[in-house]
Amino acid sequence: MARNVVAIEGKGPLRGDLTVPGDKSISHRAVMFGALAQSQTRISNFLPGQDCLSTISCFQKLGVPIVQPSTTDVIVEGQGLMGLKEPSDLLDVGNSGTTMRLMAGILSGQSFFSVMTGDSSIRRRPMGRVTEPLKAMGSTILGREGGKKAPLAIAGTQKPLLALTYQSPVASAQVKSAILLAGLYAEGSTKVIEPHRSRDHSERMLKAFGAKISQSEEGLNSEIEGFPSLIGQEIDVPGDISSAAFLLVAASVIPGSELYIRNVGINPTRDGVIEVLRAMGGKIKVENERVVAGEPVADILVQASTLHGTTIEGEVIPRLIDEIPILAVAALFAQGQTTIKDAEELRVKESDRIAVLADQLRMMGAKVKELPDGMIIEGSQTLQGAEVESKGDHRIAMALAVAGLLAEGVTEISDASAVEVSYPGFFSVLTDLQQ
Ligand SMILES: O=C(O)C1=C[C@@H](OP(=O)(O)O)[C@@H](O)[C@H](O)C1
Ligand SMILES: C=C(OP(=O)(O)O)C(=O)O
Repeated sequence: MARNVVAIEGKGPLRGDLTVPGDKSISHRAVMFGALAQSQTRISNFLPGQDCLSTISCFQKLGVPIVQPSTTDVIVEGQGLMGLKEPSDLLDVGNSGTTMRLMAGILSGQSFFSVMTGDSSIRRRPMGRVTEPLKAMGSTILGREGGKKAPLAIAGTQKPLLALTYQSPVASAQVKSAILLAGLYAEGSTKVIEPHRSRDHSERMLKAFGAKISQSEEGLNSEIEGFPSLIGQEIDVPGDISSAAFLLVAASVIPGSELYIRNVGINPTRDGVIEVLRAMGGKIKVENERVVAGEPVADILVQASTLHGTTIEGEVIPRLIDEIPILAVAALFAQGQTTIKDAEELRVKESDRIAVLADQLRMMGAKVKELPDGMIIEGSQTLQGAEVESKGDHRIAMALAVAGLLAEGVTEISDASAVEVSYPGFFSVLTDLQQ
């Protein structure tokens, strides 16, 4: 990724009526499940971020015709569950953990050999959490550190996989989805049990495609039957609440701001950021709730308000895991202290988000104490513009940009193009909203 630098300076309130790009998790899944279906899938409001483009390119290498009539419209010609072809080269997932982990499940059920790799961040991230249960289902996977790190080589098998009941030690939709997708290629039913509820987009979408899949009422158990016929769908992807979160926080903390963000996904397994901002005193109205392609969607009005510190811990963590960097920034401008706990997963994302955030925010003068599983943040802080680094992590780049809007002077963020992973054009959006 280019070492480009973006300069941020606060110029007053954010005002506007806008939409955010399509949901990243849903965009990935629409391409993957579309590829495995027996007919065509048409996707609108697809996220043209680098991660989802990596998913498209991997499935093209697996012989799936995929075209993009526009950046946000995608047509996938499904090849059926057994219709993927052996790729003649490496499958490069770029920076995308979701692509690598979900594809590990799909590739485990194929009859051919494949190798996945990605950028330096993805090659540091833990893959044993998917390769171990997939091996228990009969997959042969080799990788660095005994199969725990990418590149991952998957041998393929002529036999159905073995159905598995797996008690996952982490609440992770990527782990859950990898196993459920391998379960498509197993005889009988495959079940995943989680310690806390993780996002359920795979379950909702696989059901719409015709898979036999069920979830227990509290959302902790998901179960799928092997070898269904999947039927192509039309999927209108909702706006990404994880992208909206940066604007929800910026508008909450910059005095005089008011934003109306339309068409945002508010799936209850993803809406922790709204819950926490409201608990901190945020003024957030959720309007026009509706269901689009099996996902709850709404329009959101956010107005500036005085926030106060809070504790973020326990079951809400997986429901706002990607929003913690920006919630940490909200905490800097809230009255009193904020504690974030139970979030050790942040250490194995695109960067070690706890260490990187604490270091970079301190460069701006913030008082942040690192904990093994979170951080303690002092509120009511005056930040100074500084030279900070995203470390190639899109969510860190965007969180630092919002902090920069409230700092005195100019904040220069290096490796700023990382935002293209999940929110193409993010910096122009911020500039436009300040006019
Ligand atoms: O399934 C998904 O689409 C995702 C699940 C989460 O990761 P984990 O499953 O590792 O918690 C999240 O952090 C990631 O951005 C997307
Ligand atoms: C963790 C993230 O994504 P992934 O795991 O797909 O790389 C993220 O988008 O914040």
